[in-house]
Amino acid sequence: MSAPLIVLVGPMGVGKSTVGQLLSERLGAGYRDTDEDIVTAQGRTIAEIFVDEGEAAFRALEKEAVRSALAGHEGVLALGGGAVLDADTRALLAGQRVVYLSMDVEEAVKRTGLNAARPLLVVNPRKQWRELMEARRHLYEEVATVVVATDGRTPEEVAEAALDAVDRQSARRGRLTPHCALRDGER
Ligand SMILES: Nc1ncnc2c1ncn2[C@@H]1O[C@H](COP(=O)(O)OP(=O)(O)O)[C@@H](O)[C@H]1O
Ligand SMILES: O=C(O)C1=C[C@@H](OP(=O)(O)O)[C@@H](O)[C@H](O)C1
Ligand SMILES: [Mg+2]
Repeated sequence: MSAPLIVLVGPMGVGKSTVGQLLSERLGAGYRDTDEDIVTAQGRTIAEIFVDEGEAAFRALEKEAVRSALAGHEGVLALGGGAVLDADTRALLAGQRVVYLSMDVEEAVKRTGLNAARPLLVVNPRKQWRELMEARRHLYEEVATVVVATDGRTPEEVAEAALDAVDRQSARRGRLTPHCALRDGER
């Protein structure tokens, strides 16, 4: 069974989609984003799905989108920030190369702002983001094989740091991947 080269997890606005695309270019590999898969399949935006059917329905779609992408995608895979809430998804992530992109709350507010595309942050982004992180931080840490801090780093610098971290980890485990001569924060 195929598996992604790298799976990106972390909170909304940390840069999973941005950095994921950069990583795929750097690695010469494909890029996939489960939020995009859901929007394409549904023909609706994430915000519309939340409004039409509620968060639980979105989570069910997300769970299936992640399962399918983990089974069939060999490049870089960015997950939505809440994908790790699902225990089955976390179990599927075990054994994968999972990079947790982290940031502090002030950086999060700068990056996401009052952004209607992220329905979970529309009312009071700072407070909502803090609460989400309190509930989720341990889940990101649970599934991650490396953690890369993104504060004060450009997306290019984050991508470079992620490659360095994954590379070091792979070398330590004696299984370097060919064209990703994979080279902060491993666990
Ligand atoms: N390292 C970074 N520094 C500054 N802004 C960033 C960085 N990474 C991403 N961004 C910006 O933050 C916003 C959210 O990025 P995105 O990749 O959509 O995050 P996610 O997929 O994790 O929600 C975008 O406007 C993006 O351009
Ligand atoms: O953290 C979350 O619960 C969500 C994160 C979003 O993806 P990004 O993390 O890519 O913004 C998107 O899946 C949805 O708005 C819910
Ligand atoms: Mg995203």
